[in-house]
Amino acid sequence: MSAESNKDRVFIFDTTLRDGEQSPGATMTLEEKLQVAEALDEMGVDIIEAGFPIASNGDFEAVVAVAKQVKRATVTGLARAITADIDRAAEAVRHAKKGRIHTFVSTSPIHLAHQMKKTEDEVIEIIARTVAQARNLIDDVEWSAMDATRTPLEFLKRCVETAIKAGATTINLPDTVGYAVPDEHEAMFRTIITSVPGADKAIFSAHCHNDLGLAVANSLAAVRGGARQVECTINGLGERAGNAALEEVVMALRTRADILPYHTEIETTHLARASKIVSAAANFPVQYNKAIVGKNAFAHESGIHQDGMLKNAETYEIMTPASVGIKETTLVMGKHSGRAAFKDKLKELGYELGDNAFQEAFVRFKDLADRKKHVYDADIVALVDDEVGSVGDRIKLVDMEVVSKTGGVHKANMTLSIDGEESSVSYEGTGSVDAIFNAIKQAVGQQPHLVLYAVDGVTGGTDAQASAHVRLELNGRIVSGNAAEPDTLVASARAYLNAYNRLLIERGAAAQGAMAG
Ligand SMILES: CC(=O)SCCNC(=O)CCNC(=O)[C@H](O)C(C)(C)COP(=O)(O)OP(=O)(O)OC[C@H]1O[C@@H](n2cnc3c(N)ncnc32)[C@H](O)[C@@H]1OP(=O)(O)O
Ligand SMILES: CC(C)C(=O)C(=O)O
Ligand SMILES: [Mg+2]
Repeated sequence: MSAESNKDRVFIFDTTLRDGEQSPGATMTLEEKLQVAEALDEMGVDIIEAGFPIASNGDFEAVVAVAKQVKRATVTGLARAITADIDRAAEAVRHAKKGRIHTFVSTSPIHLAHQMKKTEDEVIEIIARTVAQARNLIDDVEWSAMDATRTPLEFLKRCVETAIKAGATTINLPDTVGYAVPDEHEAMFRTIITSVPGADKAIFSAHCHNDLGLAVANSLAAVRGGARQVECTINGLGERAGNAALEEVVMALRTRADILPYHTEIETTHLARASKIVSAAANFPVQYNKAIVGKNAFAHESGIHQDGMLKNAETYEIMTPASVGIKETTLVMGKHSGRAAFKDKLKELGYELGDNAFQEAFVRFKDLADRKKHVYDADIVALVDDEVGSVGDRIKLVDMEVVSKTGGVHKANMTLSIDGEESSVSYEGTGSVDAIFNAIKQAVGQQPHLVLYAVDGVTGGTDAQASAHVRLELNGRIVSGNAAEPDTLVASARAYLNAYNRLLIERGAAAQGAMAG
């Protein structure tokens, strides 16, 4: 790597196992932490913050185990500005090939007055003492100014200068409460980096929280202001509204290299897998529309977008799904889909329809999508099979109404089109389906024997299409009919008519005579 490109290298510090685990409910077992650490290490994360060793024996053991397992990354443990914390962190990270102590203290007036109950001078003394202690234990020491973004700049400069003099190799300026906005954040980094004596000896780091939804934007602004380490978590997990999402920071730097000319060493094709591992380990679902790794990040439902995608994926995607480890773009079939996507879906499902059949199938698909939340491939298969199977039908369902009362009457009022002429009929039965079948028989004037009647759900859920199957026998001839519809009774009527139509085709001229009668 050239000196020039090294200057523009952004180190990725992942704190999923520490700040991420501070998400309420996101606690991970040792096994799960090791799995996450392995994924992070394989992905090329530069520093893994594995925990807060003084917090509990479990946390200490986890940092030790991660330190022993990790092959490439630096492993760090968090420590307050307290001697015992720093000793405990050192004890844990010394098991790593490359270990770091990360120590922090509050610097903002509100924290000093209410949490730490310390004066500025006392904090300066604490920084000098604790950073020196850490540096005596290990060469790689990160110091963080908790609540840096609400700290007056002049005091922050004093703190940073003190930490660097005491031996800190990385200076982190966290936006602990997610208060910063990008321009101001960039300016804060630029001012500190250009004005603090000795700043060139340290790497500056951003650690942004998402309370205003600005964590990623602020992290990128910090990089523009001179930061060369970004602290982030997979899926944006973290305290309260979370930390900057690693996958978003990395992909923003990669995708907008034109205006953000910096690079990371992250193997981006691992991002989707890491997201799944963390989501499962922390038992924390990823929102569907989450950038980069959400279920919908590469899914398109609207016809205009789908049409564009089929012509050239760059029309609606700024990165390829493969670049983040997602197999492929999905064109979701729904009420906003158009003919281009429907045709493509039919091709994928192995159908080639003529123009008329295609138009009719498309109209039925739109109608189904209007009524059904999810249109699955199985729905489309059922719909097209039904459409293809009913081409040329002489008897068609125009309208039906079924009245059904517990312990009372079951009546079907039906309008059918028979050879293009509409005919209405009402008939009762022992149940709704019986009433429907009786009404059809009455309208058509034939009395086939019902050999089989069955209904299945095409997919799961109460809004699933019903797939109805009917087998009829007349004068020794047996025919079958199928139909799929969201309404079970309509599906049953159409399956019966489908079989009836086949009976008529097979019976040829004889049937025509019977119908006329
Ligand atoms: C912004 C961040 O994410 S900071 C990291 C937050 N993460 C965590 O707190 C998770 C792990 N924490 C824990 O397990 C516990 O809080 C422990 C073990 C660290 C401390 O537990 P306790 O000794 O019971 O203290 P408790 O949590 O009640 O209060 C925190 C104490 O640390 C002090 N403190 C907080 N930050 C620092 C610091 N950077 N340096 C020195 N002292 C600090 C507080 O002032 C308070 O001290 P006090 O008890 O004298 O008032
Ligand atoms: C401990 C520090 C780095 C932190 O998590 C924060 O300030 O948000
Ligand atoms: Mg934090």
